[in-house]
Amino acid sequence: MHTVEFESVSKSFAEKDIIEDISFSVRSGEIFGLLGPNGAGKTTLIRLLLDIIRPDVGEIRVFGDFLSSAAKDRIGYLPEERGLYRKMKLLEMLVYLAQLKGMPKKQAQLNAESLLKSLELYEHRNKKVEELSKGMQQQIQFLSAIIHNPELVILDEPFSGLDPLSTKAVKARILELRNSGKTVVLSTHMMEHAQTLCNRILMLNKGKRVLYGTVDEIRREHGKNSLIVEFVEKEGLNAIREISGIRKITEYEKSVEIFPEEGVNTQILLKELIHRAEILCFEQSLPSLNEIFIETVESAVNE
Ligand SMILES: Nc1ncnc2c1ncn2[C@@H]1O[C@H](COP(=O)(O)OP(=O)(O)OP(=O)(O)O)[C@@H](O)[C@H]1O
Repeated sequence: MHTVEFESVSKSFAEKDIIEDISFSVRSGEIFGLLGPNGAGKTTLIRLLLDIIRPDVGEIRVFGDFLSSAAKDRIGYLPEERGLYRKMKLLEMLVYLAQLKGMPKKQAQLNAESLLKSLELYEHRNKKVEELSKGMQQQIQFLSAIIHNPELVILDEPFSGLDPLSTKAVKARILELRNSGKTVVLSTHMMEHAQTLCNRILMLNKGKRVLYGTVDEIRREHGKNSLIVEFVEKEGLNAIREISGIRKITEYEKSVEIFPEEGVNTQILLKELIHRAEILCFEQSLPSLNEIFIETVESAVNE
């Protein structure tokens, strides 16, 4: 089941193409990352998804249909430009926001209390928003997006302005959302968060789709496809020479990096090695999402 589907969507502003022929889908119950450098079009894509702006070309379906106003209540949105009711008290404001989205007051009250406790903000519940630190306001903004228990949660840069502890707490809540069956769309510059949180990602550059798929697939595809092996005994090295399909070997002090020939699977090489020598540890060398991001965006600049 797909919660969001974009089919060949394009959008331009003042005759400048901002989103170009973008297709992707977000599966129900996954955390989906929208990644890309500044100005790539991530926020524009989110605004299209939420029907704040309309595409010039293409089709967008949310919950399997065009987004109706009733369906909008099933969505929680943390916008990039933040805004809270600064004079309202925390608990009061969260209850009010949940009621606006159709949640009964009693349930809204229970939800708000439990969410405030989960981010250790409960003791501040009767403070006005403006009396809180910037980081706390950020967290409250996050809670405002999920207070009405939405099925689809859209978070535009949820970690900006958060210290490492608050980041960890918000990350844990995002994982809980997924574990309870919600769908999350997350736009972020922070690749290490995308790598640990997201099931699948779409990477945009200048409005175009440059990467799309599961984080694991993308990392494997961009890997050098090498295997780092440490043998129990140095003689283990001799085992490598008995195996075919190896293009290059680089010896380090304690380990060797083995580069297979084109089309040879590192897993097969590993099986062959295990038959011939005792292996202390091995590691398939994979690039981080951050390295892939930089490489992909830089190679597009040089094109
Ligand atoms: N309403 C608008 N009118 C004209 N241009 C716009 C409008 N909205 C966005 N743009 C342009 O579209 C491009 C993409 O902007 P967008 O905010 O979607 O990028 P982003 O990937 O979210 O960037 P960032 O990471 O910096 O927030 C930018 O060049 C921006 O100037």
